[in-house]
Order: sequence, then C-alpha cells, then structure tokens
Amino acid sequence: MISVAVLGNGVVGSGVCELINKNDNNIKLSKILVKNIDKHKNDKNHNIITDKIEDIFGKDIDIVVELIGGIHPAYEYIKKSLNNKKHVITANKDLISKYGEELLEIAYQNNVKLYFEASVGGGIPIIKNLKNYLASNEIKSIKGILNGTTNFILTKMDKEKTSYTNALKTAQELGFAEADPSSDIKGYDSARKLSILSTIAYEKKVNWENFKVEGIDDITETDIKKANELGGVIKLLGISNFEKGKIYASVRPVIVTKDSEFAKINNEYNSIIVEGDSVGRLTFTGKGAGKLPTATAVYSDIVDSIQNKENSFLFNYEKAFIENHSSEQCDWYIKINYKNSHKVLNELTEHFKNIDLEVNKKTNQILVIVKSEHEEYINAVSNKLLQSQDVKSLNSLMILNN
Ligand SMILES: NC(=O)C1=CN([C@@H]2O[C@H](COP(=O)(O)OP(=O)(O)OC[C@H]3O[C@@H](n4cnc5c(N)ncnc54)[C@H](OP(=O)(O)O)[C@@H]3O)[C@@H](O)[C@H]2O)C=CC1
Ligand SMILES: N[C@@H](CC=O)C(=O)O
Repeated sequence: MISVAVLGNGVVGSGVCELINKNDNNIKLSKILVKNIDKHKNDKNHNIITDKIEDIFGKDIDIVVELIGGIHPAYEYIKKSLNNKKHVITANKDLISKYGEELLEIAYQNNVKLYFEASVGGGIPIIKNLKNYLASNEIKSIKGILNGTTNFILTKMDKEKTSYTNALKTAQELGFAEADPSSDIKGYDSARKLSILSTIAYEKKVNWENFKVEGIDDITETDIKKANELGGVIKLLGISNFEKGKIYASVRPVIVTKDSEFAKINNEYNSIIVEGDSVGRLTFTGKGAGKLPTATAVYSDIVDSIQNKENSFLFNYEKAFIENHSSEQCDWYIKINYKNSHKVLNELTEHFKNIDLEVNKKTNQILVIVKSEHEEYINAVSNKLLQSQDVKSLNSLMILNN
C-alpha cells in the first residue's frame, strides 16, 4: 500500500482526494493538510485533515502531493519532503518556474522524483509528451493558449458580451483563477508555463522574467469588436521559438483569424501547438484548468512515481539568450488614445506605407491596421509615438492566421 499525503484541499487538492478515493486500492490517502481546518469540518475526509505540517512529516508517507500554490510555504514543504526522501508531485508553476532547477537537483541527490505534469495545461498531458514522446525531436516552436481563466474571460466577452469583471468573477467561482487572479490577467501564469515548456523543449534555461509579458487587462469591447470585423478573435498566446541558437519568447494578446486552430479553443480549454523537426506540428488540446481535469494530471504523476518512471529532468541548462522581437512578419492592429489626432495621423502615415485608419473623435481613439510589418519596427514607431506629448496610450496586437 502506497501512502499519500496531500497538501491543500482546495480546487485541485479536493479533486485529487476524490480520484484517489474513487480509484485505487493500492493508494492510501493518509493525511490532508489545510490552512483553516474549520472550513473542512464537513469534508468526508475530515478524520485525516490536519492544519499541522508536523502531522505530515511525522507520518509514514511515501508520496507528498503539494497543492497549496504560491511560493511560501510550498517551497519549504517540498524541499523538506525531498530531503526526507519522499517523491513529490506538484501543480505549482510559480514554484517550478522559479525554483525548478534547485528542487530537481535536491530530488536527484536524494534519489527521489519530483513530478509536475499539472503545472502546465491543467489536464493536458504536455510535459510527459514533450520530455518523453518528443525525445528524438529538436523542438522548433511552442505556441499556446496556456491560461484557462483568461481564455474563459475572452470567450465570454466575445460570444456572450459579458463584461470583463463579471467573466472574471465567474472564472473565480468555477475555480479556474489563481488565488491572486492578477497572475492570470497580467499574463504571468502563462509566462511561467511557457518558461517551463521552453526550458524542457530547448534544453536552455528560459526565464520568463526576461521576455515580453502582456496580459488582457487592456482589452476592451472595442478591441473585441474590431477583431471580429477583421474576421478574428482575441486570444492570449504564449509563443516561443528556437532558431540558430536564439530563443524568442513572449506572452501577449493576439488576434487570431477564424480559420486558425486557436480560434476554436474556448472557455477554460487550453491548446498547445508544438513543432518538432521530425514529427512536424502536434496539437495538444483539453481543459487547462478546473478540479478534475487538473487532478487527472496529478493522479497520473502519482502513478508514475509508484512505477518509479524516469523523469530525468534537472533544468541545469545554460541560460537562454532571449530575443526581444519576433522575426515573424504579420499584420498589426494598433489602438491609440490620442491627445492630438493630427500629429499622430501625420506620424502614422509617415512611418507606415500600408495602413487602414479609423478615427473616433468622441473617444479620442485611432484604430490602425498595419499590413505586413516586423515587430521591431512596430515597437520603434510605438515608442516614438509614446514619447511624444500627442499620445496617451498605445496597444498593439499581432494578427496571426496559424
Ligand atoms: N485551479 C486550477 O484549475 C489549477 C490550479 N493549479 C495549481 O494548483 C495549485 C492549487 O490550486 P487550487 O487548488 O486552485 O488552490 P486553492 O486556493 O483552491 O486551494 C489551496 C489549498 O491550500 C491550502 N493552503 C493554503 N495555504 C496553506 C498553508 N499555508 N498551509 C496549509 N495549507 C494551505 C488551502 O487551505 P484552506 O482550504 O484551509 O484555505 C486550500 O485547501 C496551485 O499551485 C495552482 O496554481 C494548476 C492547474 C489548474
Ligand atoms: N489559473 C490557471 C489554473 C491552471 O493552471 C488557469 O486559469 O489556467
């Protein structure tokens, strides 16, 4: 009998306990750690619930499953568990993207395993596939909708005209959002996931703090309407590619045209397209957040750790050099809140040869479509406009069709 302790009995933790109770006679749920024990007095596992970490470390446990989230005390608990020679399973992307290298090294030194399938893509088996199935391939690019909460919000705003605030509230009620939802909204959660995937795929340390991260907090109904007029929808995409030894990575809202695979990915679903040099394009799609989909990924790691499956990760790669600009040439949608429309229009026509313009004098907004341009040039012109006194704010979105 394998004895499992689950740290955290929230959305994912309670899902894991449910799957353990439902599935396997060889796995015994021995202890559950929570913060506020009163909240759990009606839980059917209440007799094994504790708010004291000593009850976990003092017990004869084989596997510790960390589902508290955040950095502290999750980091200390995982470290101690590994040093006590317990296998550890976590869904914590904050922790893996920050301390993955150190924790994997500690696991290795103690001859135990640290698994983290659920840290990216909720119920989608992406990490195992990237590491094992794609072992023979050089990965050229990763593109994905990596956050369920923001995809849920964008879908509700687009299809049901729900306000941003109400859509976020529903995502929180459904258990998709992080404890601090600004991680989702500002793109940090997607960035952490992209850094984990890119580190595994390119075997280079890809630190998300070194790449461009933009969230959906500036996306308005106007942008959604404009995207629809252009035959597309807005999605928050994580994109990375590896070319000639250099890595480009970013997280940003993008307009994807309706025939793109991503346009059909709605609500809390995630989708990740990986391109390998031998296999070509592979698409992984499924629920990227929520109780039982995420618990499924955690449970699969429990099975792997019982079978002592190899996960020879160490993350001790050399640091990646991150490119700031995508080499891709595409169309762009730029929204400018102006102070002086004449000056801004002059600048725009001077710098861009091929543009469509829409000026709204009531809202003091100029909506611009620029055809076939590189990011580097878009950024240079945007910075110039922003430095002038004529522009209050400016947002630019790539328009992608694949
Ligand atoms: N929700 C999702 O869809 C997904 C979540 N994840 C990740 O899974 C992890 C858990 O997320 P989720 O289940 O949503 O989080 P919740 O907020 O729903 O649950 C957190 C749990 O941890 C407990 N807890 C919090 N702080 C402490 C502490 N200091 N000591 C002991 N227990 C503590 C809470 O106790 P109490 O109940 O008493 O407050 C609660 O039971 C996170 O890393 C998250 O990023 C990954 C993929 C999807
Ligand atoms: N908050 C995250 C949960 C899963 O990782 C998300 O919305 O994707």
